[in-house]
Amino acid sequence: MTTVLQHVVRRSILRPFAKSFSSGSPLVDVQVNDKTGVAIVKMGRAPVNGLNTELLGALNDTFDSLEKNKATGMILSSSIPNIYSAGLDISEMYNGTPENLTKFWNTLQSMWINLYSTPLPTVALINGNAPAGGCLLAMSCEYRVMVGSKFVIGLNETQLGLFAPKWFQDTMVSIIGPRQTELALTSGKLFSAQEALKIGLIDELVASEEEALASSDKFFGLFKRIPGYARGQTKNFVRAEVLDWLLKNREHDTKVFLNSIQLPHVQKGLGLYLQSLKKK
Ligand SMILES: CC/C=C\C/C=C\C/C=C\CC/C=C/CC(=O)SCCNC(=O)CCNC(=O)[C@H](O)C(C)(C)COP(=O)(O)OP(=O)(O)OC[C@H]1O[C@@H](n2cnc3c(N)ncnc32)[C@H](O)[C@@H]1OP(=O)(O)O
Repeated sequence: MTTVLQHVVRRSILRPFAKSFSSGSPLVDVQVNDKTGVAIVKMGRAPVNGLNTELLGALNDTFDSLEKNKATGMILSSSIPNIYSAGLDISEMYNGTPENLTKFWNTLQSMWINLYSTPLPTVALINGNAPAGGCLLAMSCEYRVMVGSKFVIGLNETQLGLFAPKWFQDTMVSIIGPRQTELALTSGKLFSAQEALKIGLIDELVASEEEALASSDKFFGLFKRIPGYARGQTKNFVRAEVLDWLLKNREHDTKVFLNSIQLPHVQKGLGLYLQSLKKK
């Protein structure tokens, strides 16, 4: 079922790229530069861009529409100060019915497949904390620019008594390699901006959003003279192994998620974690 918000997002980004515009959606704001065709997609689900089914669906629709409308590139960012995304919305995973959990997980899978495999050049403009699913979003883009040195990024799932699914892990391996991924994931490490830069989890650390946009322009500029098809196919080949695993194992992955997340001790842990976040 299409929600009103998703409809607004879809309708807005179907408008021609004559002008930059905002979708007016509180969840996903899209502005397309009419000169370059680059879209800035900003997540805006208060308070922390928790990735619930609705936001994941809105992102998925946005990625689809940008491709259909021949955007030339995408910058994925946030409109919430100091927050990129707090990752998966824990309330969706706590006490969810099997039907809702399945829908949530399948929407996450679809969004990731779309983002990871888009032929568009993609930049994550990380203007806030990016734990867990927030880190996944950033890692799925081709280039990562963090704004300001006070934020953290990483897959901290083990700290919550969870584990990062294989495709989350493989995405990180493809960026920082198996050794560093194992060290980071087994300890649930959240990297400071400096640490992330040193290890290659982010590509640039800049002081302002203006600088980050300039870095993004420079990145997109790399492809000015490269035929889109050649670029897209190359990206496909480089990403094929990580992507193919999920494409071939979606049902299995969903079962693993459902079985693990519904374990009584996992649910208890999630409940306590949610409480601890609310008590802060
Ligand atoms: C044996 C193994 C068993 C099981 C394995 C099970 C499954 C395996 C398969 C899948 C694994 C599932 C994968 C999960 C990936 C994830 O993404 S999990 C989410 C992890 N995220 C985090 O740990 C981040 C938690 N949040 C924070 O650290 C901070 O909130 C943050 C730094 C982002 C922002 O800080 P701040 O600005 O100070 O805000 P607050 O902390 O005050 O938060 C404001 C309100 O937002 C609520 N909130 C925060 N994060 C979340 C969240 N992820 N989901 C839902 N709600 C969140 C917080 O409670 C506050 O709510 P309030 O306003 O008080 O009501």
